[in-house]
Amino acid sequence: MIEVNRLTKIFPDGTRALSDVSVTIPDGDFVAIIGLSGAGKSTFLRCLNRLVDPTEGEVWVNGVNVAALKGAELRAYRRTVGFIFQQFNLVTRLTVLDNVLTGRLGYHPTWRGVLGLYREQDYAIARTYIRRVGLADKENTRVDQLSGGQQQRVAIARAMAQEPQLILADEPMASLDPRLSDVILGLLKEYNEEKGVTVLVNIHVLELARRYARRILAFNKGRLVFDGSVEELTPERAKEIYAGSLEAL
Ligand SMILES: Nc1ncnc2c1ncn2[C@@H]1O[C@H](COP(=O)(O)OP(=O)(O)OP(=O)(O)O)[C@@H](O)[C@H]1O
Repeated sequence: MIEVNRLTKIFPDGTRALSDVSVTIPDGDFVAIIGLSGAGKSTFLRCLNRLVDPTEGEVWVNGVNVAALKGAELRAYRRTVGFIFQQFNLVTRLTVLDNVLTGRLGYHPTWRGVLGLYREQDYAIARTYIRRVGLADKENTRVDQLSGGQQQRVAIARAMAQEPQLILADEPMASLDPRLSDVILGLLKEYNEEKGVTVLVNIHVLELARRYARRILAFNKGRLVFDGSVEELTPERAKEIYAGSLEAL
């Protein structure tokens, strides 16, 4: 379970990205986070795995006080959270298999990872997820030879190979052809349903959020302005969330 209590983030330049956000997310949920550009969606996700340090408030994930973690404990926690970035964040000169294997690093002492000494079991797990995202024939291809959509699928396989307790995806379709959105969200949804792993995904296209999520959180100027089921997000509520921008609707 994720419990966020009165989370506030003020960046050093004074920008208030999150204001007093409190929310509880039960295990196994598939949550879409929506809102205009600059609303705080990315900052919220990043506070959950401490890519951003909260200014105030608490973030609890399965009983761990994430905001208080330091050093080795923080690194250990991060390994249990799969994070999927808009820009993939892969090592592009390495192969698909090598990238997905890095998802297994958290299960070994650092020296084994540095030397690339993975176990048979790691290879089996990595290959399972490479197959799952439909890239079995590209296993030994360097990532820089792949299309954007394929690269994002590698990033998803890497996150799954972590066998995480939580997957956070920050606009994973934003730099891809819109037609690929269904592929990316479909993979995350399928994984969520099969493994029961909680998935939080930032989606700026409302229609996609409605189609895939069970629950929707909406941010506006750093505040959580909606928290409810897809059915509860009526057109009137959506208009309030996107006030001033019809483009998103
Ligand atoms: N490192 C930073 N330093 C200062 N301000 C920041 C930093 N990162 C984000 N911000 C600001 O915090 C606010 C929230 O940004 P955030 O990226 O969380 O929004 P978002 O809803 O994810 O928007 P987008 O979809 O455009 O990424 C914005 O005003 C943004 O400019």
